[in-house]
Amino acid sequence: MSEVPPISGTGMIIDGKALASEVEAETKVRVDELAALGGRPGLATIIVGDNPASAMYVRIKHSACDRVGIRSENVNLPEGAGIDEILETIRGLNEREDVSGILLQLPLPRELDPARAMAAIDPAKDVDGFHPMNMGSLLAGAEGLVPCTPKGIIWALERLGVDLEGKEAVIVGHSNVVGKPLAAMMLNRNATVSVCHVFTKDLASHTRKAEVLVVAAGVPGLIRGDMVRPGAYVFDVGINRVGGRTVGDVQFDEVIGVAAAVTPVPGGVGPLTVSILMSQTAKAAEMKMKMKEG
Ligand SMILES: Nc1nc2c(c(=O)[nH]1)N[C@@H](CN(C=O)c1ccc(C(=O)N[C@@H](CCC(=O)O)C(=O)O)cc1)CN2
Repeated sequence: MSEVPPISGTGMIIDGKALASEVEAETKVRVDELAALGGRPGLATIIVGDNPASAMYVRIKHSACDRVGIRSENVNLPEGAGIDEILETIRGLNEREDVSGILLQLPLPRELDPARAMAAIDPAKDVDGFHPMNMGSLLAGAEGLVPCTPKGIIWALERLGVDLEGKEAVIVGHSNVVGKPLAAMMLNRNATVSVCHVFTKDLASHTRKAEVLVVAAGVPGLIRGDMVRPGAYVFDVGINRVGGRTVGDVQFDEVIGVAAAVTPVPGGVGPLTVSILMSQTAKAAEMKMKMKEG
């Protein structure tokens, strides 16, 4: 298992792969325990259409399942699949004893309503934490199954010894996948949270205040060095293809000289997200086993 060095001074690269290995190692122990009790976790993923990025992310998730001992399968629905076909697939997976987690890969083709599909997943199998019941619990301060990227960022902050209480946290991007649930998780830990988005005026005036800055805007290189507070912890959630390369939303070369620590792209938040998905799939299986035990 790789060790993550403690923070000292500025310019630390947060090694998402090393952190993910730690989460996976912890998860594997739990999965082995569940398997020994006859309840090996199973993850079912659903992809609709033929988005190559989605296919790649789902492949990455299945490889992680193999590493930690989670049984996994994928259902690939055709590009033209309607909402009824998706709902029927989800209902079938909801019923299955050997499926502890269900994940509908996003984005869906434009004409389909992701909220309707997410709401059909059994909340106890909702390993992405997007079901309205799980989102509601998160807002109310009870973190059961929660969205994986925000959870990965919180986990990394804890692992790095950063206490969010009283900290200025700024999130750029207000999506349901990252910005909104992360804001709730940070509020649950008593940070002062600002959420910026495409309509925010003078973005830099907000980002310069941030002791913890999370950028999930989908705009390559949006955050420049002069937009970052010295000593900040910066998490780059962006994954953008530019000229055949994968780059984030943060100008890494500039920000690394200002911040205490920055996640790279690739090799930062992405691997963490996947490792948390493994942990949540184990959690769903543990919850089910507890229910059975009464
Ligand atoms: N149902 C969901 N859909 C989507 C989610 C999600 O959490 N649940 N998040 C994103 C995509 N995503 C997970 O699905 C994801 C993105 C990136 C990575 C990753 O490991 N990326 C690598 C780089 C790979 C590359 O070169 O592009 C890295 O950052 O090192 C994993 C998962 C949208 N959809």
